[in-house]
Amino acid sequence: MKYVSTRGEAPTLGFCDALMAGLARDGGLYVPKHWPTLTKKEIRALRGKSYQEVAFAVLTPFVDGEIADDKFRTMIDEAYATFRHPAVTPLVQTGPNSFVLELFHGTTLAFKDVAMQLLARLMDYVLAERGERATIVGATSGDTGGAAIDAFAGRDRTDIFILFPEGKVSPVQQRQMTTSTASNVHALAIKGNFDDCQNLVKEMFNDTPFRDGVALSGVNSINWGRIMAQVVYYFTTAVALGGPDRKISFTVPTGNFGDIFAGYVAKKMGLPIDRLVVATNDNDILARTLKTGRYEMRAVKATTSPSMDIQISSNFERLLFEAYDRDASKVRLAMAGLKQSGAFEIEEKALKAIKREFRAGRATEKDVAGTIKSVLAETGYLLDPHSAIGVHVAAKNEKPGSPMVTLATAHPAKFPAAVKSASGIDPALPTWLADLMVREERFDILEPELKIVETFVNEHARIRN
Ligand SMILES: Cc1ncc(COP(=O)(O)O)c(C=O)c1O
Ligand SMILES: N[C@@H](CCOP(=O)(O)O)C(=O)O
Repeated sequence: MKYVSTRGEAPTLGFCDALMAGLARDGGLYVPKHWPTLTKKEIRALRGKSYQEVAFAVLTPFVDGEIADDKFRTMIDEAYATFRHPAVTPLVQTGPNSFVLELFHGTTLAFKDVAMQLLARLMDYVLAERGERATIVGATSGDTGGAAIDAFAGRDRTDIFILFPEGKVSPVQQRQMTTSTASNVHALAIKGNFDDCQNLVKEMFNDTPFRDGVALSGVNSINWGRIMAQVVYYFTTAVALGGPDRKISFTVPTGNFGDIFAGYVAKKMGLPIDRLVVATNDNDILARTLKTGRYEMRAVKATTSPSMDIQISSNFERLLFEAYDRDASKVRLAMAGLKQSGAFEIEEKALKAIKREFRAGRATEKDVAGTIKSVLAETGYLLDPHSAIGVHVAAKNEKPGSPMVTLATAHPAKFPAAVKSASGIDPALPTWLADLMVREERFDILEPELKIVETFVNEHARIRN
């Protein structure tokens, strides 16, 4: 399996190189050259298998023999042994045809752990094989950062630098990033918003001397390895609900478009998915784009679902590439428009292709609080604000007789203030995080300027080529 850039001007790479590259050298995102497929018979054979077994079956075509099967199996087993639920991502029924897929049983209580625990092991393995080290940078609106720090802490082949927007993440999220005692971890509070952090990360990748000088790698969902690992739970869920002999719909709380793009990949691989529904908060750029065909940035609004306070939705580029039948020149044009004027138009044919695959809806702050309250009253189930967005939008997109699964992307205890205000319940952190709020914090505050961040990374990274 080879990987190509969405902008068509970077070298085509194999799995391990695409994994270590993070962002392609032309600023694009890597995607597989073709989608591997599983037959209905092969999908049916996944029924009753463990999460780990399904992961191996679904992910092997992407790795394509670049890592020996036994080594890859061990990585999968170790990654998912960190989860506190035997099913890894359990499914909870909340209505006759409504389900919540709990993706928050990992160490940092968000869906990011699912991919990050595997990604860290894959990267470590590749670096060890090659006798190399890497400098990892990541931007976070709250959850990616904690998950990445947890997964990479103490690994001596990597130094990790996580950029988070100062004052714009929840106190629990902040402490998951700032209380690590590992010397290879650097939490950086950036005076800006998530989009500023993400732009800085992309600019570091586009600065070739810097990129090569510190052997830069990335762990955001711009890295194909992140998307790939998230494809697995669409398969485990669908087969648990009667797939592939029945179509399942999914609603996904969406920000950077990584999680829902993984659903699209599952569909491309042959999983019968009915509706794929994008659920946004007040930062509804994706819902507006699907309606109007114009991707147009607006000022970011702070909401009770801070992890989704995003305007530049990185993985939408992967979808554009698909919708334009993989014509990279059209993607380059759109991305140049975005850079220049903060907007681009999607051609009619491509928009139609996108609308055939996706629906979208938005939840206001009032909807979020109302959903947390009503779901608790009706079912006894406590949602976090991000998952509540999904449940609110899912309800408007359900089809009678057809299962609708909402991805529950975070544990309510990560956002106690919003959850308490909506439900009256103060959700407790699990025992392993019980002392989180009294642990000592360690982080640096930086201006959102490329040179300042690069200087910091250069001074602290233990690699210099
Ligand atoms: C809790 C939570 N829900 C949803 C999202 C959105 O996921 P994606 O960026 O993959 O669209 C994020 C962050 O991205 C998140 O942290
Ligand atoms: N919501 C994310 C934003 C970054 O998304 P990623 O999936 O591209 O890493 C976060 O919590 O940091």
